Amino acid sequence: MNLHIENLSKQYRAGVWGLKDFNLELGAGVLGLLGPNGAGKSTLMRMLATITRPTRGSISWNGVDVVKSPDALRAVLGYLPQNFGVYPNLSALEFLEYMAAIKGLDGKAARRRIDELLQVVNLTEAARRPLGGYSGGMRQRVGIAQALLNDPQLLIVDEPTVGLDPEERVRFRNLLADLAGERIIVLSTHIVSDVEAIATDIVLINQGQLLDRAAPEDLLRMLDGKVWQWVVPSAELPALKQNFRVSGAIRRVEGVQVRVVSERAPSAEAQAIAPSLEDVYLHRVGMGAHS
Ligand SMILES: Nc1ncnc2c1ncn2[C@@H]1O[C@H](COP(=O)(O)OP(=O)(O)OP(=O)(O)O)[C@@H](O)[C@H]1O
Repeated sequence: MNLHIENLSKQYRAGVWGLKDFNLELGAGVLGLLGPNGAGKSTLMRMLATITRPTRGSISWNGVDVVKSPDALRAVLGYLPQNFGVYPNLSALEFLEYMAAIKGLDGKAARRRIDELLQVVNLTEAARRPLGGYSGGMRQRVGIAQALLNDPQLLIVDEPTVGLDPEERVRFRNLLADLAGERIIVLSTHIVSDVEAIATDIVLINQGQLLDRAAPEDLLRMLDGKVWQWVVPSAELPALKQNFRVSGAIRRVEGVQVRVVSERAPSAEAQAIAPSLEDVYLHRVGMGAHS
């Protein structure tokens, strides 16, 4: 199982690139695609899902050129797009039957698979209720169930936890973790804790380009000895933000407890602490200093 992406680029109009010269090689596992709004995550995923055509570059699936011959990949692809819409008057069961028909699954086999999937996503009891009355998390679980109908080898899920409350987010994350195994899962998000929990590999992406690709523990190692914490008077915070990359600030009775990413100790009182993936993200994507 191999997905090979080479110099992949998408230009929307003169000067506007959704993705530029992107290279990536993937085997089985969960890839967390992490980047801010507008980074190019959806553009990449839509090209992988064979919905958007690249401007240049190539994608190959087990050696087959996906742009020229998309069918080989489509047959083994599951895709949960961003803003996945549902039909409010259909029940989960009816919706999944409809999707199965579109995907060419036959009657009895389809029904067996749907029953199985409703259990996997824990919706068996709600299966006959109209989707309009479902919570956001339940809808996303229906979305993942439709993406799994054909037992895909490549499962693409675009920002699946947006708008979910913390409990639903954790539940959805656990579900994705359970689905890992002999398949490639590509999960995009701008929520660091989502990928921290389940990704075996992380790609940091910004402005259409790949910044880093590494296992979570290797990303953390990049900042070993470079994350500092201490308490400053509130009045000093704006100046500190001017001079350092502040990755966290928590109000305390005695002042503000700040977290700073810096090569050297930023203050005599600063203590080196263990880096978090959030520090790495803010450091690499460059949003920490003035946010
Ligand atoms: N259809 C389009 N036409 C023109 N520009 C587009 C189009 N789709 C995306 N873009 C631009 O391409 C860049 C990448 O967008 P993309 O949606 O891929 O990012 P993203 O990382 O998925 O962001 P988000 O988290 O907001 O969905 C952005 O600058 C965006 O404005």
